[in-house]
Amino acid sequence: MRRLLFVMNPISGDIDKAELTDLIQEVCTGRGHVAELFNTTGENDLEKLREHIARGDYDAVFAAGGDGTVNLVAQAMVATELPMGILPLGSGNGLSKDLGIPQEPEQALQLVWEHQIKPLDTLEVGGQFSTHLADLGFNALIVERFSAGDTRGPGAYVRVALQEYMGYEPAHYRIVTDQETWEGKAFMLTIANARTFGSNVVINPDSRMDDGRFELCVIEPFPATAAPGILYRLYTNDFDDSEYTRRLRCRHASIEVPGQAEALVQVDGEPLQLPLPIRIEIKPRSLQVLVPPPAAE
Ligand SMILES: Nc1ncnc2c1ncn2[C@@H]1O[C@H](COP(=O)(O)OP(=O)(O)OP(=O)(O)O)[C@@H](O)[C@H]1O
Repeated sequence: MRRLLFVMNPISGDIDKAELTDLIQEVCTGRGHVAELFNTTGENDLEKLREHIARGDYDAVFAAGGDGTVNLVAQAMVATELPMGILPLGSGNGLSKDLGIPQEPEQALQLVWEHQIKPLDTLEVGGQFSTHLADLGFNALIVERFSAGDTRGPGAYVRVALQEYMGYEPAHYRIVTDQETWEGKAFMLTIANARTFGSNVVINPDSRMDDGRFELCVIEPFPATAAPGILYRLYTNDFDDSEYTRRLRCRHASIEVPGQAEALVQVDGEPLQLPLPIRIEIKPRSLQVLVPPPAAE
């Protein structure tokens, strides 16, 4: 891996980007690599990045940013055979946590010379690219509230979640997969390629990101008295141990909300309005990622 591209989001995280850029250059040059930088602008980044990668003759491309930057870089890489590395700089960094990548950017930089390449499945959710987790319902609403305001951090999430929970009306969903049909009300419905949210909530325990399948994780409406128990299970890897949860494992699926033409969906941390029904397809092993070697995991 000689030529490396680092795709950096200048506005993500609290870290000093000039210092990090210097560190990347110093570390890469010292080890005989050539490091180039691509700064995102927030405008047409996918198109520009695809063209840049096609011209560049790179051996690997690193996403240096939050979940949105990881999604962008992954999307630009799926059609290539190039591996993607991650330097986590966002607030959640969901995919990098799921892959066991160190959360300190300086440590994650070791992936340049110490790594294994792992193939990952990716998803298409209503035509949107997703590597990690997407959902409809309560969490999508909170993510939208967050992106509309300037609140940040776990404390703010809990505050907003409590406010919204009071008047929240769960929608009725109809899910048809290649395996089964499920219909009913759901508090939230997560479309999961991965296991864990950036908040460390384990929504999809014991799942693999390279098995050609994904999971639909349903939390049904529950009385307020059941909330602490559900929350506890979400942090202790016990999603299935509740009478209000169920998971559907499948290769493709379609989600309808009877009587509704569109729905709010969060896809890898970005809130979007998507037309219904939402079709979900998996692209098995379509993305190569750099993860720590087995001994370092
Ligand atoms: N130069 C830029 N100026 C303004 N917005 C940008 C720029 N570059 C990227 N963006 C926007 O930043 C968002 C992605 O941010 P990213 O997820 O990387 O960081 P974050 O939001 O701080 O992290 P997290 O998602 O973990 O909270 C996208 O909406 C993208 O359009």
